[in-house]
Amino acid sequence: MSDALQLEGVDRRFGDRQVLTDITFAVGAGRMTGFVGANGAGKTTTMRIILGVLAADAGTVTWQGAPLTKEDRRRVGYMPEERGLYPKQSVREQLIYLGRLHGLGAETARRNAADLIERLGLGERADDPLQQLSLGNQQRAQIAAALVHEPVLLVLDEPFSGLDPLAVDVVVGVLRERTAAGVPVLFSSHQLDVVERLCDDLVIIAGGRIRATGTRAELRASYAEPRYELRVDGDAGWLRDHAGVTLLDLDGDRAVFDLATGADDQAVLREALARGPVRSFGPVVPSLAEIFREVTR
Ligand SMILES: Nc1ncnc2c1ncn2[C@@H]1O[C@H](COP(=O)(O)OP(=O)(O)OP(=O)(O)O)[C@@H](O)[C@H]1O
Repeated sequence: MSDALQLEGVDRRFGDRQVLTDITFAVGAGRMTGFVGANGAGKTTTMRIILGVLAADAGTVTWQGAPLTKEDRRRVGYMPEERGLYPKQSVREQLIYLGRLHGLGAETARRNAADLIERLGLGERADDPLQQLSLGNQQRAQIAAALVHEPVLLVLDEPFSGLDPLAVDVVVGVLRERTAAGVPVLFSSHQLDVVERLCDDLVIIAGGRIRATGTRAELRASYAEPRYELRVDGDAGWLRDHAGVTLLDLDGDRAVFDLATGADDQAVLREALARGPVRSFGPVVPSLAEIFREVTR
């Protein structure tokens, strides 16, 4: 993976409060990277430092191996936590204006604005003042604003908050077009189910420190114990007495359990079959929510 954006040893304090400590992670070209953490973990502060809105006390932010310059930052698509569009102006006018501000020609700005309006399903409302749009549509407009100038890097603070599942899919479709073209996307979220579905890579932050980074599969492999799920006809309570089994969850005919190292999962299956029909048996993949709980504990 070629790392397009790299943070190395970034620290930041507010007064005597250390808010970020040794923040180090990378966002690869064409990777959708979810930046996950609880409220106050330090996501917004980190993103502001990437954008240069806020200075780091220590550490570096590099883009393609060189310190991120003011000129590079003009080519970043940023969706700030404090959404930045004018309530009284129409979506289309603002998108064209922002495109022009970032150096696009008039025709390109108009075309990009029209494309995004269409792709994000804002067609019918594009010429209404932003404040007359529903909150979900305002959010789509904010996303369009981050994309209109053909950014080479996207940094999005909670882009999916307030969107219904259908709108999430629409926005993801648009972002996926950008990652397919090699654009790295860093987005923050505390909606773990959304992150789990969408991102290629994950960066987990808690208390201003990075707790884990990697692909979804890597995190699953390194942070969660292997466990099994068994579904049978009848009661699975007998598992309690099976050698090497630690029962984690039993709900009548469904059980989730850990197996001691060296214990034979097929022996469990054989015993289950000897007792009656087995409906399903296999390792269960831990959810991101479980991993998140584990690494931020
Ligand atoms: N300008 C500031 N002055 C003082 N403290 C601040 C400032 N900005 C952020 N903080 C503190 O830094 C910590 C990290 O905040 P930050 O907004 O980066 O977290 P976050 O992960 O984005 O949280 P959320 O999901 O709630 O937006 C918090 O404790 C916050 O109160």
